[in-house]
Amino acid sequence: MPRIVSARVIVTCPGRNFVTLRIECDDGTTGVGDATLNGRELSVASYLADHVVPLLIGRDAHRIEDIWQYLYRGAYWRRGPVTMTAIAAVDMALWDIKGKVAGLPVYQLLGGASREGVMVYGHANGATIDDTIEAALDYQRQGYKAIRLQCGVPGMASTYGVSKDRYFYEPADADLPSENVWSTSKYLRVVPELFERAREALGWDVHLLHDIHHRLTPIEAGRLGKDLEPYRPFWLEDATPAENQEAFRLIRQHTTAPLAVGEIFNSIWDAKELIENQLIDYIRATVVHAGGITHLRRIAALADLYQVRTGCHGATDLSPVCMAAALHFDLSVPNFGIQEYMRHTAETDAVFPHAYTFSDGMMHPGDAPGLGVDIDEELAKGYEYRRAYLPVNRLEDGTLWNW
Ligand SMILES: O=C(O)C(=O)C[C@H](O)[C@H](O)CO
Ligand SMILES: [Mg+2]
Repeated sequence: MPRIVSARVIVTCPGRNFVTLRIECDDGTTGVGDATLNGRELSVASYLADHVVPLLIGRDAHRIEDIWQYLYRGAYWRRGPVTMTAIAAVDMALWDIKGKVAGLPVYQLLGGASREGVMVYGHANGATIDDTIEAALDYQRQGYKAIRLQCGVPGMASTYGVSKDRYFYEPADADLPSENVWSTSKYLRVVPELFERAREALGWDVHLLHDIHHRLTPIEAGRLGKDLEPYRPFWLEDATPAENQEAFRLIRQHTTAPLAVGEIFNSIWDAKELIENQLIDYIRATVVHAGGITHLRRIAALADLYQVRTGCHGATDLSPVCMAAALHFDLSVPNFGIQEYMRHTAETDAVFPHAYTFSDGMMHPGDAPGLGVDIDEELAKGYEYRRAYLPVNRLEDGTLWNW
């Protein structure tokens, strides 16, 4: 059995910050885990280096569940994004090791492939509806079967999801948080037009998604859902903040638009009521922020009982290590729905060589033993950490709002 002899945290910034854990065993096997928490990266790096690494040394790397429980229950202070991201990094690295020792890709250890490939959605965004449609047509030409649409709101300088670059969306863009302005009434006017125009241009054979990014009240979300129903959205994401899970009942009462939520969830408890009451259709919790493959499987198993499907978060702040882990999970989990895929830059891809592939709108984790991803530590050293915050959002009168 492989014993853990060392573990180290690698912080690097190949275009954006990433925190990675590498665990090494006495038989020479190593495993990697993503520990990136956008805008709060160093807190997880410290949690791991100062509080978790000493607990790992000497342990049997095969005992993934026991180590998970040890770190979760043993901390006493349960849950929370920092703790759960740190545990996720350990969990991913241990699955990577188990796969390498077995000589199998991780999805085989999770029960094998439940499908031929993983349907992903790409991000079409633009300052105007025309620009967004043009970007969406481009994704369609590349074979994407599902496309998220976000466009600028007339009269507002910046809008969530609309980047300067068509392909690389990077919200954590400043040394101190940028300030965005938000108007719900202006936004609610533009989105139905975007979807109407998108259906005219793209047809009906492509799934269309939209991210509200926690900005509406439940009744406003209900209204938007109704307005979008004729265009058959695949989902509306993060319609309203989900701390109050009951809020989703109000949205449900008013629209049949499918609802997705959970990219900021870090445990099954964040999603329990939403799932058990069938208030959502897709759960967006992902490997890195929700306690790793071990805990995400538990969330998915609960969701499966209630016909809620998975739709893992996959923005660029989730490193290729998380992307690989997500794809192994997606390929194997029975109630898979869709996977978000925001391409990383060439710099990032070079630091994290990986086996996963994209073809015709579908991804596959590859068949390399373990997760099939690594970090080139020499290359990583060349990219020093740069503090980068996510923006904040204010209403037009200056009131702080949800970003
Ligand atoms: O990808 C999405 O759906 C997002 O909402 C992206 C988030 O804003 C981003 O990952 C925050 O770090
Ligand atoms: Mg989102």
